[in-house]
Amino acid sequence: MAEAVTIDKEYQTAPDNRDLSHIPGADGLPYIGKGLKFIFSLDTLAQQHYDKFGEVSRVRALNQAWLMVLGADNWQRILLDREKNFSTKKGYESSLGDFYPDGLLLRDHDEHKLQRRLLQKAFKTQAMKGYITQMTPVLQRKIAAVDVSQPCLFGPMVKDALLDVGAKIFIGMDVENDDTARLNKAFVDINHGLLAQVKFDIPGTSFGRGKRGMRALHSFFRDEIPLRRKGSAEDMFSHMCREQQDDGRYFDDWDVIANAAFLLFAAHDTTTSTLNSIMMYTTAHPEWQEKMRAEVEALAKDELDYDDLDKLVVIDRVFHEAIRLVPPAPIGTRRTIRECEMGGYTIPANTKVFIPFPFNHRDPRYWTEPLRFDPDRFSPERQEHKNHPFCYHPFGGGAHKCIGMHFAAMLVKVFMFHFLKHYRYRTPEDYQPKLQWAPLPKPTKLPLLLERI
Ligand code: HEM
Repeated sequence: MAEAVTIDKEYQTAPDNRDLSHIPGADGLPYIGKGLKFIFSLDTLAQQHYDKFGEVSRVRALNQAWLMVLGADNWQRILLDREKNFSTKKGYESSLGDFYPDGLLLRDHDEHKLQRRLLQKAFKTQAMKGYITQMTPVLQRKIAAVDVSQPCLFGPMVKDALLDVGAKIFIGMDVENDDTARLNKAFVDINHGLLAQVKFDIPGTSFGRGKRGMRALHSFFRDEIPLRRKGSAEDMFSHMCREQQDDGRYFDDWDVIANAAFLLFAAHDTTTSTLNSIMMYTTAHPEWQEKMRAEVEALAKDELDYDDLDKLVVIDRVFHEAIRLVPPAPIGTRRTIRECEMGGYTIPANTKVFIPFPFNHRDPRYWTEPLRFDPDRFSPERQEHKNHPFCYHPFGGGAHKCIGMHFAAMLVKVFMFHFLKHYRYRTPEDYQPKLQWAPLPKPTKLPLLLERI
């Protein structure tokens, strides 16, 4: 049996280690370091570090020293973390802590295990069957309403559609309702606030607007908790309100609030990014658009049932190939709890570690022609994603593995099913997609010319 590892919580208040001078690497420009490369060329930054320094190197961004770790073996060690050397909470606190305090990624070890239970019922098959029924009319309405007389900017369109899906499925709100619009705005303000470099909670700044949005969202959740506990609504938030601990007590209100807010965040931009990437690749490779449409037509149905999802094997392969090339959460972060070894180097305690997902997803040791869009690499005959347990990890792995991965696949399939039924799509002749990696990856603009079917 594995020996239990005792963890002294002092690591939670210790400052970051800023000295990685014994590890080879590149510091970049004063203050911003390699920050711009994180945003615009994360994939090449990782490759350059690998070519020059190997799998473990030092990098600076926004005055912070990071250990960049590449390679499926190293990732396996960090994500599974059998020795409890890494804190996820301290990895994400500086980026998410101001707006998503106590979200699930900001909890470690036993505390994390308990909090994850709060969410589990919301992702059981029974609940998922309810969500597909609820999301279908929302998506059908949004997709049918697209104006085809001019190029449709896909990014804003899909973001708006998924905000409405979120309001319905996550919070149980009616879509055409003033409160929904108010909550959607609060949520958008929070996510703008997350990106602010000047962090003063004062009116008129994006940080201040974000904080106001956060307070509004929290107070909405707080007021609703007693009502949801008495009711039997089937949205995710209501499931979480009714979840109980082993002794039959409900979880604390704050735990429900913190987890509900974080769930909205974790779900929204990632699925928006995924659909953007699918569109980017299937406009560049129209044969895959036709293969997906043929599959949709072969089902000969107007709406998808939960049991139909497994029949959409082509859309499934396109989904995985799009998020292999452009992982929607492209960077994972951790902080070391104690001194440990990585890639032959001694890594001091409290060192921030970052893992650029695109590197393993494009590593030629595991993938044939890794830069090529080739969904069939996920076919049962090829299964390239199984060449190493951690060469493909868009949803992470270990204790913090994405709890919403099946929901994400379902949402993408339902969206694509209805979009393909309604429209044939392409980009203007002169359109050249340009990928931006941060805050979450997406092609800039992505105008679609739509032809109604
Ligand atoms: C394609 C879409 C998505 C991708 C690529 C994605 C990716 C990820 C990744 C990589 C992590 C782990 C991060 C780490 O360990 O550092 C994660 C965690 C998480 N995701 Fe997702 N996600 C997606 C969609 C969703 C959706 C739709 C939901 C909710 C409905 C969701 C909820 C969560 C939550 C709550 C966590 C934290 C889990 C924990 O700490 O135990 N995600 N996701």
